[in-house]
Amino acid sequence: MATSSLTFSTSLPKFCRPYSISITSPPQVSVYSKKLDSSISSALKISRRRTARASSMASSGITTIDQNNKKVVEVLYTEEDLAVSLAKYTSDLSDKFAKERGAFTVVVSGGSLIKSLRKLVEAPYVDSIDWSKWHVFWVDERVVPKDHPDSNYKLALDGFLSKVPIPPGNVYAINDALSAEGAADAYETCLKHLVHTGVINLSSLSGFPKFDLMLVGMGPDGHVASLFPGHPLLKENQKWVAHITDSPKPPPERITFTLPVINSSAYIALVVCGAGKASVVQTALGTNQNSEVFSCSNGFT
Ligand SMILES: O=C(O)[C@H](O)[C@@H](O)[C@H](O)[C@H](O)COP(=O)(O)O
Repeated sequence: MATSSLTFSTSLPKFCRPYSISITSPPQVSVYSKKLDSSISSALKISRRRTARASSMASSGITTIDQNNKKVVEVLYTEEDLAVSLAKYTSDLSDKFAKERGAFTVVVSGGSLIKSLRKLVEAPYVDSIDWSKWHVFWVDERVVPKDHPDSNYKLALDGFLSKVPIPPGNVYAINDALSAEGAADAYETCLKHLVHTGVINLSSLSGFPKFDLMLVGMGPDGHVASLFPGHPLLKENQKWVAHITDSPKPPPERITFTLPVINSSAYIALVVCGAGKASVVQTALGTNQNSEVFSCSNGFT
């Protein structure tokens, strides 16, 4: 049976109907966008300025762009196509930021995203990307030792980071010797230091850090990072990094970027694959206005 992949890169509600039609089982969804904002009532809105390169991400599938050329939803038919598209998208942005500012700050999640990044460690990307410019962060992390099977750091290290020459000092794992609260505070302190030194930009609009690219997955319940549907943490608007000790998805103790930080990013790719996420994508795209149950719906603008 054919699979489909969705790539969203901008405001989505207007596109939801055609995409919901396109998503047959087992759908594979990937979303590329530029920002996630926090307007609680809106359906999943990925506001990302569309670049010329974004339009060419899909090797096969459907691409829809809004009239302002800012929002892109891409539907890809296989996970392989998604991985190819994601590699090109990421590589293009790497080139852009490396040239423009001499650094490329990339945030990753855990989950299936890491597998979908596999094309980056293959030709031509592995040899063409200037890995020395990369600085890697986690949008969320489980509070476990870094060599624990649940560690998002270990997942990324094994599947991606160990295969590319990113300077070890540019990989920002959490301090796994601390409590969840302590690790969140320490990570925020680290981010503030990197803003001070110019590695991470600061958004003049929001006052929150402005990462160059955020690569995030979405759970079948619509969560992004460790921001879960209905959880009070969705409303956090002061902290850059928060902790959670009652995560519905195990393990319960995690740290997570807050929505304002996610939404302040320059570019965001929301990468969603699998039949089990078809309905949440449909809701996030706006067909179901009762979207408050989804954290992605609460946060993406
Ligand atoms: O720490 C985590 O649990 C992950 O960062 C989590 O936010 C993940 O990205 C989503 O649950 C999607 O995961 P899948 O793509 O594996 O469904």
